Amino acid sequence: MVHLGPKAPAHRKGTFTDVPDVLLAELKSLETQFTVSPDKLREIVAHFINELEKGLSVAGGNIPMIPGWVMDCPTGKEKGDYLAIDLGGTNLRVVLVRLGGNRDFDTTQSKYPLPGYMRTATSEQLWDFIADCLKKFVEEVYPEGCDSELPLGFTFSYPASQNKINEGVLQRWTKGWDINDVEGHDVVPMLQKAIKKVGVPIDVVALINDTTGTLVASMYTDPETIMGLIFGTGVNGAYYEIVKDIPKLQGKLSDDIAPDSPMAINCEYGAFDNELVVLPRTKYDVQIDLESPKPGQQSFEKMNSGYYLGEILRLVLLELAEEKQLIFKGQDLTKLHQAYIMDTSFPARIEEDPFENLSEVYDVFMEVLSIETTVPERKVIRRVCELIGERSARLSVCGIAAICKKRGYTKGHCAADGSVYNKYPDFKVRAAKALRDIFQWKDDEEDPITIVAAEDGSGVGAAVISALTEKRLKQGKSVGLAV
Ligand SMILES: Nc1ncnc2c1ncn2[C@@H]1O[C@H](COP(=O)(O)OP(=O)(O)O)[C@@H](O)[C@H]1O
Ligand SMILES: O=P(O)(O)OC[C@H]1O[C@@H](O)[C@H](O)[C@@H](O)[C@@H]1O
Repeated sequence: MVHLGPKAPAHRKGTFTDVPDVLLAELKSLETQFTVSPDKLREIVAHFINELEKGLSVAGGNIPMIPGWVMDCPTGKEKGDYLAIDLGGTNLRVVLVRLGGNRDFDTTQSKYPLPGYMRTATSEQLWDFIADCLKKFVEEVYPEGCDSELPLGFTFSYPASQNKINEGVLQRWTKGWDINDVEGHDVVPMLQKAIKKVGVPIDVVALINDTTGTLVASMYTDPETIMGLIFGTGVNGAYYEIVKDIPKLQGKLSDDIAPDSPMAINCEYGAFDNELVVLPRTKYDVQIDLESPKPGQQSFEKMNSGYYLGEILRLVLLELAEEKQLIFKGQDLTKLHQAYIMDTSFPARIEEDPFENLSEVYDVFMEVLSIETTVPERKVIRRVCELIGERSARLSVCGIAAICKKRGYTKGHCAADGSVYNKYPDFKVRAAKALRDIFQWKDDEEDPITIVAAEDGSGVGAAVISALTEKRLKQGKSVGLAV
């Protein structure tokens, strides 16, 4: 007798018969505000393509389109031990990567959650924190000490201009960060100085963006990779452009970089449409932007990345509860007033609740917000999460479609990483449907362009790029602008 165990609850019916009409009317309005039609997606993508081009032009545009000085595609034969650190929006990771040279690798890693104060700490606190984590990691992995200097790839997930591979001048903080004395400065010497202070033998050989790392790491194991994407605290993408199609680099390169060479581009497309030409912003998006440390920046990112989805939900619920007095009557809304009290795991947990009475949602609201919800309120909350989550997934793929159309890709794997891609319920299904809406593929046709799980871009990608850089340096090839 095979014991199948308890069956997983069937998908919810999700009826709204017990929801008051006045609340249903509010939901209807929210559906209109948050729904992005196929036509609207295609309009956004058309503008996105123009903006990608503008970012590569001498004049520039909203999207930075930063050349990443990775001018070779990985062969899969790269070998050796490399250290990598990944400074993301939520965590710092330290990784030791052993590249096997046959499209294979091993990693040893530790993850250090960034202290809450870090977003607005001093520059010295930031670099000392990273150096301390590196010291701890090296002592763990090399208990007898390491005699030779370790090459390190620094994955810095912020828009940093690079005139060479081991340089990164921070253009601006994103994702709510606001540390003084870093913007406009090269972060590599800052990190190197803090490392020297703690006395670990490490040489920062390359600074990369996590999307560039994702692109290269995924291509190391999967040659069908056409771009690297992050749907995490922030959103961004990287792809290989052809040098001759980058006007802003013309006349600035050494002869050893041929015009048909590939050049990895860190798009930084979270900044798409800061001029607000096509983005369907709601009043909640406007409020988040105005209350952020960098109003007017990262307009695209603020509508669909992990750092913001929970906050959008909070603003919608606060309006229904306070301004419209339609939910949470008689409840203490103190915690609901606290900005960013809900990270994106909050709507994710709500969308994952399989029960008709949404008992998990009841628990979440009691635990985090000390609000006791009714069943009808929970159904409304769930629907609002679906609207926000669906819009995020649909907007998120506009960058993918724009890069494909710009580069003429008709098929390939878009390698994606980040907690929103990996953990947000139905993100993958919703994103794939949005790509179908944009490209209008036939129903009986297999999706020619698919979003797949990436390799560890911030770890393995940094290692492969360090290996590619070391190889170029040994060949006497340039790894930056002509000096
Ligand atoms: N279950 C979840 N579903 C979707 N997003 C989540 C979930 N848990 C955490 N997040 C969001 O993911 C972001 C962290 O993304 P992640 O890729 O893990 O780190 P980083 O952005 O530092 O690389 C946070 O903004 C957080 O709100
Ligand atoms: O991995 P994270 O922290 O979600 O970062 C994703 C993107 O977030 C954006 O805000 C940064 O400007 C990008 O450089 C980064 O790639």
